[in-house]
Amino acid sequence: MGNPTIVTSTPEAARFVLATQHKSFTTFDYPSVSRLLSIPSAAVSQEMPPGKILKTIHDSMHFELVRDKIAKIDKITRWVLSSWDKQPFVFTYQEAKKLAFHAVLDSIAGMAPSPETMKLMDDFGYVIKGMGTSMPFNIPGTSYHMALEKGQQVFEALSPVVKKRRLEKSQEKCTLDLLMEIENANGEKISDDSLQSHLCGLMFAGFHSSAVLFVWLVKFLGENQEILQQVKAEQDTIRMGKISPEDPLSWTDIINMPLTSTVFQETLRMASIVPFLTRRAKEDINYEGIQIPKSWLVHVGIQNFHLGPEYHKDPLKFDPSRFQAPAKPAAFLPFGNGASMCPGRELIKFEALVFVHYLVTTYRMLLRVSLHYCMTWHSWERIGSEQGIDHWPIPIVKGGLPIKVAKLNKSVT
Ligand code: HEM
Repeated sequence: MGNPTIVTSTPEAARFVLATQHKSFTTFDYPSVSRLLSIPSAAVSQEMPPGKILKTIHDSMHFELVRDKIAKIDKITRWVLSSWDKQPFVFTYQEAKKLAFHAVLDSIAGMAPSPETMKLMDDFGYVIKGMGTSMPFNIPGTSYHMALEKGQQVFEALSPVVKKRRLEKSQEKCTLDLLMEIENANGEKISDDSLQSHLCGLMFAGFHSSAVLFVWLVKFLGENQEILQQVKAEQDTIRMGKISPEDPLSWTDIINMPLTSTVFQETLRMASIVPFLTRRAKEDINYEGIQIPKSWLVHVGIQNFHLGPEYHKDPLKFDPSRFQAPAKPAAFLPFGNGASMCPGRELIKFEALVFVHYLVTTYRMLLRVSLHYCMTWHSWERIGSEQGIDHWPIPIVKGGLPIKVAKLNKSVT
């Protein structure tokens, strides 16, 4: 990291560092990443207190506001899944990106899928790719250079979006609407440039991590047939309770998915999508006899305790039932802890549950057993020989998990 760093790997230390953040630690942003996201320069960011902006972002994703977005999430999920059976192979990661990007775009900017949003997604994909480079040098021909160019294009493409939204008076408030309303001590509103860069930051926060989660969900369900069948039974019951196949999922349906919710949690634990967080010490700190000098970094290893046998029995086994009883305190922190805890956690939970619902109620898939193929109701065929995990910027199944699916007779998408 180019800085003296202390590495922690226990939930207790993670809680200490993350929860006492504002007193003793600050968040640490990688300058190469901030540059890609057009994070405001000091001059721009001083126009509005950062605390006010963050509070507004957290408020905009409050549980009750997000709950009202279930119908929209439902519509986007059906749109994405509806084309799967027309594809010879479904590249799960590509499809997951489509779903994640449009769900977050709707939530933060009220934008519905269109050719413009697809272009935005493709361009933003280069930005994410540029973050994965170990050599962030702006040299033509490198992925970092391409990412900087694409990041700038995304930033500019958001300009008409912001201007249009300022003129519209939408009933359904998105994050952008709420950010537009805030004022600084002089009664001034936030500038367009600043709004555009906050949208870039939010896209980064909500897009890639969610897409990766969907891929892991498909993988873990596909590899655990018994659990998949139980999940399908839970989701079939909900679908059968609908009067028309076109009826979207509702809040009541979401709370009737206890098993699928544990699958969501177990996937977050096993995949540890944000494997570590980094903080900088604001002062000299003593933690249980360990001296952390001022300005040193602290690397909070979340994956270490998510997969630690002292915290989770048989940690490499995909076992959603472990979440039927509360996990050990602080041994499960997929969304961080303290003031910077992920405000998108409810949104992504709803997205994941809706996704699993349509996945298992729409598609019959093929399971590969050794060298033979056999048809089952609930499984899908994994194709391609790539195995393993790519680890940067966050852990993702190598090869993007190509699969093959077939539509169920009574499917709804
Ligand atoms: C699987 C999906 C996701 C995971 C694992 C995840 C995880 C996290 C974690 C660990 C943090 C804390 C970072 C820190 O303490 O430094 C965080 C922050 C954040 N997340 Fe998420 N997140 C996910 C999805 C989302 C979504 C869908 C959104 C919606 C836009 C979102 C928005 C944010 C924002 C704005 C922050 C910064 C909060 C702050 O600094 O106060 N996240 N996320």
